[in-house]
Amino acid sequence: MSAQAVDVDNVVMQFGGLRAVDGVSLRVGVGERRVLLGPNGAGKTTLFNMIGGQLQPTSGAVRLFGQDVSRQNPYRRAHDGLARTFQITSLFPDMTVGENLHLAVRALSASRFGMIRPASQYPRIAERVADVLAEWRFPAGADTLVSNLSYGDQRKLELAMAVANRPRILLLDEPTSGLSATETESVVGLIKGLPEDVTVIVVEHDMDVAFAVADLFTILHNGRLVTTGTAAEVQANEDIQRIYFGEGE
Ligand SMILES: Nc1ncnc2c1ncn2[C@@H]1O[C@H](COP(=O)(O)OP(=O)(O)OP(=O)(O)O)[C@@H](O)[C@H]1O
Repeated sequence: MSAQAVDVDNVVMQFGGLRAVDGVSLRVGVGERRVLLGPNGAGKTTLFNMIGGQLQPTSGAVRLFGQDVSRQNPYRRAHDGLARTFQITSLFPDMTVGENLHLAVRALSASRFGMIRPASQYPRIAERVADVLAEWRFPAGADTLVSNLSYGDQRKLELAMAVANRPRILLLDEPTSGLSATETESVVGLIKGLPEDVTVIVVEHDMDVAFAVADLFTILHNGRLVTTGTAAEVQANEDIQRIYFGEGE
């Protein structure tokens, strides 16, 4: 009974004439922390979208805890314990911190219990929201409008919303992009503080962040998986240095 948390089996994503992901296989064990690395356009977000259900692979399969979910929609996968954050902020700016959290918790509760729910079930949602607020501490307070939060606190709120339903698998797409050094440090601390049994896959460009949050690194390039290795292996591999570190900066 050693099903992987995430088992991506030879997936292909074809966009017209472009093969954005080209036969990638990836296995991530329960409780593992994995970072996906690769230059812009490597296919990292497309791969995330196939794991999360925003895209269905052209071919190949995605299994979560041994179950083939390739044709399941994102809501079904969320219900089964998968949560994710996006590169671009996905909060409701005109609502408060507490209201955003409430919606995140309620969305999944609704799919669990049906859309029409007796009012008596709402206190359970409110309790969970209160717990998350206490745990994650938003100094500006639960009643602050999201549009008045710093960018760093907005990213933190997204993370809190993703974690609020106690996911078993968490996909984080560039969680520190656009953050200051202090904010980045804080998000790294939050990721490292997640419960040990939560499987976390992170797309990250910042190598310091990558090395801080994971033990294993998978490198993608031109839609293909180049290799998976430890920090030392990644740093010592000349192909990876050329592909990844040779670009940008
Ligand atoms: N919906 C789409 N339709 C057509 N092409 C797409 C679509 N989504 C992504 N692509 C293309 O697929 C390729 C891989 O994109 P993807 O966003 O997965 O890369 P990435 O590694 O996440 O890059 P970045 O680090 O810039 O976010 C790119 O060439 C991109 O332009």
